[in-house]
Amino acid sequence: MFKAIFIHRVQLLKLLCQFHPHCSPPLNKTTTEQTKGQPTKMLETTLLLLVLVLVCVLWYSRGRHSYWANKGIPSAPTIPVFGHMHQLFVCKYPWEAMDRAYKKYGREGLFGRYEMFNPVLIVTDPDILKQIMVKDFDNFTDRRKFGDQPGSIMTSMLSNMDGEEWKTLRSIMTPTFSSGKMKRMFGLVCTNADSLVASCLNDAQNNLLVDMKDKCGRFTMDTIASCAFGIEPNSMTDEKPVFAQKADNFFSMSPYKFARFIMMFMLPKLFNALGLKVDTADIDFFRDVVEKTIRSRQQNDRQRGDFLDLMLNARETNTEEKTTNQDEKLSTKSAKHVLTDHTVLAQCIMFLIAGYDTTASTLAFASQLLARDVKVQQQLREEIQEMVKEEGELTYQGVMEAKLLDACINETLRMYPPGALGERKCTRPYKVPGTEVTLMPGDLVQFPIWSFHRDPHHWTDPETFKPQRFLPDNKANITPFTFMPFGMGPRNCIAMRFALMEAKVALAKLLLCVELQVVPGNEHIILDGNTFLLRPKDGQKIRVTPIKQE
Ligand code: HEM
Repeated sequence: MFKAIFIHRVQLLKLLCQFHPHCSPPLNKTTTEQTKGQPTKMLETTLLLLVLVLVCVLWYSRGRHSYWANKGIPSAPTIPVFGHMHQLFVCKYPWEAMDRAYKKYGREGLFGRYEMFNPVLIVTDPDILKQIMVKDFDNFTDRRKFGDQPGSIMTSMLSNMDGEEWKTLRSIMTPTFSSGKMKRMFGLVCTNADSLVASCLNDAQNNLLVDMKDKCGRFTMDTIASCAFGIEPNSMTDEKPVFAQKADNFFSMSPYKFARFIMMFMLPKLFNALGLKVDTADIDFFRDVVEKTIRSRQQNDRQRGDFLDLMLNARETNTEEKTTNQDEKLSTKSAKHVLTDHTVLAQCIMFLIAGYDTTASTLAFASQLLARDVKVQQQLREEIQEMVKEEGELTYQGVMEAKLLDACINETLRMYPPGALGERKCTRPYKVPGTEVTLMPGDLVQFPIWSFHRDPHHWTDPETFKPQRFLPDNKANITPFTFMPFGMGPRNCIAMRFALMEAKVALAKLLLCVELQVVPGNEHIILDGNTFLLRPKDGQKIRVTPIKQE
């Protein structure tokens, strides 16, 4: 093969020389005759070149795709270059190929996959997962960047940050959802949930089916906007709720957007080389909104104690630290992690977007599951009615302590976890416990949330909605690290408590006022296959009927 490469290189050199002004011989009769045979020669050389490139790529691909076999880790057969990535285009859902591999190799504890040439380790042993996500977290603080364009909003979001920078920002943002702050937000969440119920009742009066994904999307947008920024988008009453629509656009994927997304995620260098931008027009919309809100907050000088205040105050502290330190003897940590206007902006936009889809889908799935299970729906209603009877109204404590309500939301998240797959990036050499595998910095580790949640080895009858598995008496039967809709460890979902409170309040308020019913022909939950997030395809239509108040 090397001989072939060498011969080919000589021919290529000759070909190039013919086009180079200093190498080309003067054009005379003899050379004109000589060039007559050149097109065939050129074609031959081009073909040779192509064959050569192909051979090299196949050779390289074969080497890369033996990475796991060389370490004794099983892996499904690959196809050259693509590894397992072609499956994304042939499977109905992006997580389906992973799930098939999980069913085949899941019991091994670890298996390998290839994203083109990139090896990825899939962890299916809950004990190893615990080790990676919690005990040895310092070796896995990062995840892959979702778009890597310095200066862009997407790249500056907390979810995309690495190492120390992530740690500092996360600790600044964490108090947003402290118990005290959550209690203060409870009233706002209730007000927005009342609007959700009123809107559903209005549809019921007009004999309309209710698209729960659309309704709950409006609710979650209004809730996060009012709780975190004091903005009131009024999505529930607006015919064209622009905030919710922009956020929905961000998550809805045409085949083109899906392909673009995959390139941004898996081939960021190519994505950047093609001049594509990670920040879409929807991001620009939110940028304008947040910039205006920050300006107005600064002009009015009024504190609400919300997420925006938290970010602005943290920035002030950092700026002061920076300017008062004349001799530049700032600790590298604080100097490196100064919150800029741009970073603040990026976190605000992230909250508006992240706060929208996941909770809205959860509520839409829960409504459909409860509409199908009339018995559980009635039991849940009775639990909430009892609570209201005792306390006089829906209270923060009551909602957070309601056992069946908690179980129903958890079971919904088990069956339909909005994030189907989790990921960490290795940051220091790491020997996987109990194996001979050593991961190197940059290696990716994934945990298949969807597959864990549907594994009959961990859950009896996993395809059936059985909230009782999450009731206190049964919780001990759940194997740790097999249920993780919000991820796990120090880098789990920062807003988990808020999202749960929001979903519980909305569901409780709905069940107090309406009965959820399945629409004939719409019994099944159809998932959108064009996105990595689990969301109902074309909304989730149900019928609601007002409950006669005693
Ligand atoms: C039912 C609702 C939600 C679900 C199921 C969910 C799920 C997740 C998951 C699986 C992760 C990755 C965790 C990991 O890698 O271990 C995550 C991260 C994150 N979520 Fe959520 N989420 C929800 C709601 C929200 C809301 C309402 C917000 C914001 C208001 C939010 C903001 C974030 C952020 C900022 C991160 C990145 C955290 C970091 O990298 O430090 N999420 N979420």
